[in-house]
Amino acid sequence: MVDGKQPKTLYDKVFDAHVVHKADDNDSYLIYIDRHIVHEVTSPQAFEGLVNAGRQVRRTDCTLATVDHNIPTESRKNFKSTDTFIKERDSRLQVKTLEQNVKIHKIPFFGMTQAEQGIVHVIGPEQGFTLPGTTVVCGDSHTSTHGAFGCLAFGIGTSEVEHVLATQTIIQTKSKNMRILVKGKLKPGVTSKDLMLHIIGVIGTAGGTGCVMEFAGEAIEDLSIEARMSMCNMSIEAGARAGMIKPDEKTFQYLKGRPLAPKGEEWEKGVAFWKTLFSDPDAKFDEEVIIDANEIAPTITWGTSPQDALPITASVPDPSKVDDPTKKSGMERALFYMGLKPNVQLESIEIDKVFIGSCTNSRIEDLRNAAAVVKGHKIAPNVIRAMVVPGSGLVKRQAQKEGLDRIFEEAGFEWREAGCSMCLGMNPDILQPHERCASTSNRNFEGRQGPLGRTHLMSPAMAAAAGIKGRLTDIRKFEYKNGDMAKIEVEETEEDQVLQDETYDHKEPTQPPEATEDAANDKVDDIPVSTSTKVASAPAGMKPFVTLTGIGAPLDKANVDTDAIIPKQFLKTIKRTGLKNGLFYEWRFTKGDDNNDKPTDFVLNVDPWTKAEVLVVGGDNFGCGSSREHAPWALKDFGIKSIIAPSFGDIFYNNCFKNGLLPIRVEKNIITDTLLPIAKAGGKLTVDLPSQTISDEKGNVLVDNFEIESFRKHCLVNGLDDIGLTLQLEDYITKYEDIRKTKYSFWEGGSSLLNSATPYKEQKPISTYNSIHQNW
Ligand SMILES: CC(C)[C@H](C(=O)O)[C@@H](O)C(=O)O
Ligand code: SF4
Repeated sequence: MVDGKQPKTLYDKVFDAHVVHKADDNDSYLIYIDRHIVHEVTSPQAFEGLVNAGRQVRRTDCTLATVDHNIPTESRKNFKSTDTFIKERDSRLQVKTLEQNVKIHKIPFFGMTQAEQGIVHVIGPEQGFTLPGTTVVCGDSHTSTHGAFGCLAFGIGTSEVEHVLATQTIIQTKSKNMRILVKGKLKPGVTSKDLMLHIIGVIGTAGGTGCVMEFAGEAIEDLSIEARMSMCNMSIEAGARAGMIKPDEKTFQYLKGRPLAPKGEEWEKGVAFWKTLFSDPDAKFDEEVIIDANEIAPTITWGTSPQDALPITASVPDPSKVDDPTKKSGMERALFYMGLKPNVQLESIEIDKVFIGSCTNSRIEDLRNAAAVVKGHKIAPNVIRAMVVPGSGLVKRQAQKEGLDRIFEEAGFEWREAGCSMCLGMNPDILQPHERCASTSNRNFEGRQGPLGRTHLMSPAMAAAAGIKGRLTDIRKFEYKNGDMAKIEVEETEEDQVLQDETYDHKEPTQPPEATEDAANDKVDDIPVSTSTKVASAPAGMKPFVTLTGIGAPLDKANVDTDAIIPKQFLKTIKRTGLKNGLFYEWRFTKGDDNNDKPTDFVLNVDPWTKAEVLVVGGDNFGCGSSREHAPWALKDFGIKSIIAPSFGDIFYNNCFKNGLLPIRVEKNIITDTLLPIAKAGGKLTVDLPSQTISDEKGNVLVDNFEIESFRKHCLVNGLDDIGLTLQLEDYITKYEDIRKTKYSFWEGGSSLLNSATPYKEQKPISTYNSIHQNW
């Protein structure tokens, strides 16, 4: 007990500070959202829903938008307009849709002509928009990154983006508390990326399911803020709802003076509150994992899941030594996909490409670490391409001031513009089939960096070393030239701070860009900007879910990620429908000799399962990874209405309910022994939501009283739009906002501090842009 109060974890404290309303009859809370970051991929349908329902963005000052996933990373020196710069039509349409939406809704926005543009999870902290103790959401799974500041930060689906835009709140149930205690110190050459890959290797990609994961211990306290961001970033890869690290002096130092951080008395008031944000000594954690930092070597992945992590000194694992048949076949498939033979030394594996970038590792420290390795060397002759992609224009500019761009270019690396780049290949940066990449990104799923591309995840220093040696390399054996490592460490100078502040000089409001011919070709009129005042807003026509009798399709696989459910090329739509063919695309189709799609024998291509309405999944963690709501949209388009699995990725699980799909958690042995055999025989299953049962065709109850939160059940059975329900709680939201204005006044202001007169910045040609952008 602390002062007579129940001890709380960091998560409990931040959660409790944001409760707007708690219904008496269920487990759901309405919590307030302080920071909402928006990008072009997951927002179009949300804005469309908002407009169609005649609703408005409640707090533009709590919202910040940028473009990152679709944009090419080639030089913007000759940037004239979005129309001419983005060649690929669907990417262009998504970017232009966001440009249009921020203009209509007056949302602060960093476009491609601004140095502040960058990956959502890089720019939030960089601007000081991310502040300790805040709730931060974004339609993106790696929103967990912001937890490094002691925020409760998590990814949401597009329906929830709409919910936040309309109400500035979100409906949540309480997650479990998990602590990852990292004792001791990391050894030289071992970074936070190695530590995180090691942790995921130990607990697995479903290890954190249902939990908010706090990282604590000496090794975590020793980490820089940027290194802490890399850890929290990948907590989603460990299945957690969010990752958190308590704020400390390093956190305050990092944030002080950033453009959107509070100033003067508000700063002091904020720091006083932020210092209370730690887990009380007696706080109870539902789960705890203890990691010994001393034991960790530089770590890389060998397979197609982030949990396939091993020390660089190890060899490729051997499936013949594995007894569990599901594990064994998963390993065989991963080795086949990765083109690897068992028992080969990891260090002997040659690579084709290097990618240094992504929201995990594209910040200034990452680039410094990689540059220290590269300096004075040249990339190996077998390396076809090596690229460095800074996380934001400001990171790029800082790196250029330090001369890192020249170090990379002299070594044969390409120096690019900010964006997601080859992390997921929604833009021109992709791997060719069978190319092997040393990558600092966070996901090594099949096809992630390009169809049939092979990804090995690692730290920036290790990726740089792989580029120089032409093969996976133990950084501890790498020869740095001229002892340059230490010199690379450059503190941010006063001058940098001035430059950042200058960026926020108040400017005259700009006019919206003129439509060009190219824009007309894109049918910009299709962009949903209707001013209709219809009130119903159930996403994509949500129907009540009561009982369902349908064919069950068997899918006996674990860790089916949302990249596999709907690959990246289908994310470029601005609609919620039309995704049927994209469902499990890489598994359902192969290219025929004529280069047309040829159906494979994947279960959903074979009768009777072409008509399946229930998906019966044998393995854990279905729908892990990305927050793309396109996954339930595609399943729904195919005709699937309910998914049964032992466990689900958290965001996917949530997204299903928003679209009238019912995900049901059932014990693995019941699925394996009872449900999968029925599905394999082409039998039907009856899912009865009111009685929470699953039965066979004869009416035998196979699963009794499956678990479902009462609020979710209520909404599904009645086909209710939860935005409408939340808006009925308007009085509570207003009351919370009144309290927030005084109690948490240091969180007020938000993105409106950027430039209150200029919510939308025109995409001017670079050549005419003002002087502070001359470094492009
Ligand atoms: C596009 C977005 C939905 C997705 C995510 O949620 O993670 C992307 O950022 C990714 O990394 O796959
Ligand atoms: S994981 Fe990759 S694609 Fe997703 S936000 Fe980060 S950089 Fe962008």
